[in-house]
Amino acid sequence: MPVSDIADGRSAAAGTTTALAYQTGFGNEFATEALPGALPVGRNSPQKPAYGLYAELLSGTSFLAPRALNRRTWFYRIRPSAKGTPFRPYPTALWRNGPTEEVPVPADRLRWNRFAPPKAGTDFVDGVATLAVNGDAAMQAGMGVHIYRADTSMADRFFANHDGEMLFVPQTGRLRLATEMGILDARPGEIAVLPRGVRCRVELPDGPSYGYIAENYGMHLRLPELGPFGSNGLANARDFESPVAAYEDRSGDFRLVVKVAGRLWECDIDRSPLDVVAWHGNLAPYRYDLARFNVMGTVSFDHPDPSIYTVLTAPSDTHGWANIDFVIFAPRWMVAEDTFRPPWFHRNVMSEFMGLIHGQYDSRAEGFMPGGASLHNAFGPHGPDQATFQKASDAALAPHKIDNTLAFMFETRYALKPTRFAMDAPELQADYHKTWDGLAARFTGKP
Ligand SMILES: O=C(O)Cc1cc(O)ccc1O
Ligand SMILES: [Fe+2]
Repeated sequence: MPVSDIADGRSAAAGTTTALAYQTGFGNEFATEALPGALPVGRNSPQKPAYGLYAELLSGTSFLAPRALNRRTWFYRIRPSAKGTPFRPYPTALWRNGPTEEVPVPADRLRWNRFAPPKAGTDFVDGVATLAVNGDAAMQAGMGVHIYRADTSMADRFFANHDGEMLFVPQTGRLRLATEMGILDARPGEIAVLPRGVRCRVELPDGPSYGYIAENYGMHLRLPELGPFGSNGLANARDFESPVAAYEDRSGDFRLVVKVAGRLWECDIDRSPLDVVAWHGNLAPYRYDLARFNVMGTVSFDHPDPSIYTVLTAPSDTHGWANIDFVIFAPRWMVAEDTFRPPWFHRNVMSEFMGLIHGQYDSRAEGFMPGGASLHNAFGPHGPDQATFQKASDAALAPHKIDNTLAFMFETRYALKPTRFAMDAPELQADYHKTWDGLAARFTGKP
């Protein structure tokens, strides 16, 4: 896609939207060129690449990672990324990184209202606020849980996160990620993933955007195994979309902000780093429409474990214990017989961060609002609130559709440490524990 189309794509507000083009498939070996013949044939690094482009390799895994896991992409770009100037510290504002323990990790279950809007003129970089962290980015384990609140597109600056892959979950407003690999959009109900280290500009074609981010310090997010489900189901590989090459040849006075070991750094850059004319490889940003998730569930009895709702998983070094599971609670039929249908009361060794995109989550009758959040750290007891418990205990068990709702969970094996921002926020609900207050003993002493 040449630069004129990019400009059209950006003028959505003016009503002249050019549909962005995508290539499909999760982790495919993509090949895309914005100018004919820009991609070398049969080799990666010819002596003189076409159009006078520079060849550059971006590794997403170690060189020796097994073939099935190996991720890398070859860029053919106008200027090599190596051309640059020294960095200076940039205020990290509300970004935090693992390991950080600003406040003692509370033993309490935590819940927040939707966070207040940013101050006017906030772009994505300045609009990120970390709610919780675990692990250690430098050790490539753990995650950051953030919200972002932005009302201004990035214009003359670019961003790259060297610490982690970023999973964007927009709740309000469209996000446009103009990246080195091309441009992709994510609306509420869709997600986007930006690989670690990829340079981008975050734009807001529909105005302010608010949402959640899982920053993954560990191994790449991937599709979960399907096990006995067989060869289809959950998130199907063909529904993931990656952008096509789209370059800008812009010289000027720009800034590049990078996140390195938890801190932001800024340097001057004399051109747009989005100058990749062609690329091939399997390391690429992607997006996915959560409405395409093929929800599985019981057709007999009992409430299954929520692992059946896993869209993407980032494993840790221990099989089965994810660094991050991204799980969604999407519209679905409930048909279980002789069953308490909502989630059970539970105490989970894994830590659960939840957010709500829209509607109402079936396990919480009150207080969990779109744009809000909850954190049930390891072993924090939780489950249906009193109103939900009562309703589900008395419900006639006809088939029932849970509809018009989309909640999600970042589930992680490592306890999440809330930040000072999260604990001092006026949005923190002081009386969350009271949602279970009315669950009195019902013991009768008789069967
Ligand atoms: O706590 C929650 O609401 C998330 C959740 C949902 C579910 O269906 C089973 C377990 C679980 O932790
Ligand atoms: Fe839970």
